[in-house]
Amino acid sequence: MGKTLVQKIAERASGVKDVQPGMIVTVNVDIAMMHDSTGPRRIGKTMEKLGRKVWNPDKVVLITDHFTPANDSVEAEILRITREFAKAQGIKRFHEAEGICHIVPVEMGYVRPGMMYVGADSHSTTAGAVGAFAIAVGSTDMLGIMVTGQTWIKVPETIRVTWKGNLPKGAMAKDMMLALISKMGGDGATYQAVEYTGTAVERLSMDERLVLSNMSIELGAKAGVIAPNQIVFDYLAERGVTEFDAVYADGDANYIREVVMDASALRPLVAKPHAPENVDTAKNLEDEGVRIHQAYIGACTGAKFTDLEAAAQVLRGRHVAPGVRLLVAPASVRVFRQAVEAGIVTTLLEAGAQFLPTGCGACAGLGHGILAAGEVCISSTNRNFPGRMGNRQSSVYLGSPATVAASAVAGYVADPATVAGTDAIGTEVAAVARGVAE
Ligand SMILES: CC(C)[C@H](C(=O)O)[C@@H](O)C(=O)O
Ligand code: SF4
Repeated sequence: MGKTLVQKIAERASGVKDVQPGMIVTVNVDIAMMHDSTGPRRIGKTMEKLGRKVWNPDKVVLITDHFTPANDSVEAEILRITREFAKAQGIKRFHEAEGICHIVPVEMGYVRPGMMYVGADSHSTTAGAVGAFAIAVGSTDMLGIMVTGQTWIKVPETIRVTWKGNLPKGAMAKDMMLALISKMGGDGATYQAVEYTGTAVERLSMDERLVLSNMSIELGAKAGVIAPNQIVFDYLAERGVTEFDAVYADGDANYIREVVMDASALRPLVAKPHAPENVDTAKNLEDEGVRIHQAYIGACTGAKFTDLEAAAQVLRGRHVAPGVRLLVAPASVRVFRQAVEAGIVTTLLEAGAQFLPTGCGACAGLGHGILAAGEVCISSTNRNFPGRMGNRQSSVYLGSPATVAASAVAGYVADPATVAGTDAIGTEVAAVARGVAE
């Protein structure tokens, strides 16, 4: 019987022959990522007590994103601890306020196909988009990894999700994931790996692939992987990365479940409060007239270059509705710079957007952009649990950046086609989303 992508990486990383789902193996970690919230402030003291150093500082990536820039003295202290840890441990891949922890390792070319990647953050599955076996661990496990360079995993079964057809105009990877989460449920892939395949996936840009892997955790998945193709290789080559060992599932690999989705039937979707699986079409909600106070374009899943570009397609020549705040927190400084160079920042500013510092921001109720009681926000982020954006009495709807932008203009949850016309946004957004020129 053939093997799945994650089975093969687990085999390589553990050195165990014939790794099967359900087996517990010890793997050597290729990259361990921590951030300001889960990293040094939680494990630094214990490492000091044990008198232990990081096993290999070159394999550690440390990011500040959750608490930067600091809002109060507690956060400032956490940032100081993080900075000092990086220095004391000789961690060169320390990125302070340069972007969100799931974006920076990809855009820096640290994470490569075939790698065993471990991150101390639930959305660490994001790195699966380059063909790595990327999993999330808690701080205690990360402490063990920091000291030994190893961790244990129970090798997951794999669900294959095939997206046939092509994304229609205006639909994005976020809509693909909302459709899938709605179909499978928030626990639909608990402790299983999801392998995404099919024509719609193969054509996705790197930015859009990241959304599939990122939001796999909203299915409860252990990992969300995509076999790397030329789009990924080109992305890596642009970063000078040409050496890696890409891994592919065998043709006769054993999948625990097959899910087939039709991309061409996809319409812009929105997750209603208070769960990503609570999905309806943007059009249905538009007909209901759900008024919004805030529109938020941010987070690891929804503020990459492609996301800002999609928002700009909708917002060009339009303005945010009176009484609505449109907040934009780019996913990284690099994204921000690219958006400046492409004129996207000007477009968004002219439409009435307010820019926030790069980082996690209001996504998890930490930075600027927290909601008041009774307020409604539509957001390009990945979670809308009660209180997620800082107030348990607020409501958060999730949509693609195109849907968020359209809603900001309308003043209520809206389908991008209604606001900008299918053709106006369609071709360009769809081409961007597909990652290839038409
Ligand atoms: C704060 C951090 C531990 C958390 C996570 O692990 O996911 C956050 O990034 C989130 O998105 O909820
Ligand atoms: S942007 Fe949001 S989802 Fe992503 S790592 Fe930060 S808090 Fe978590």
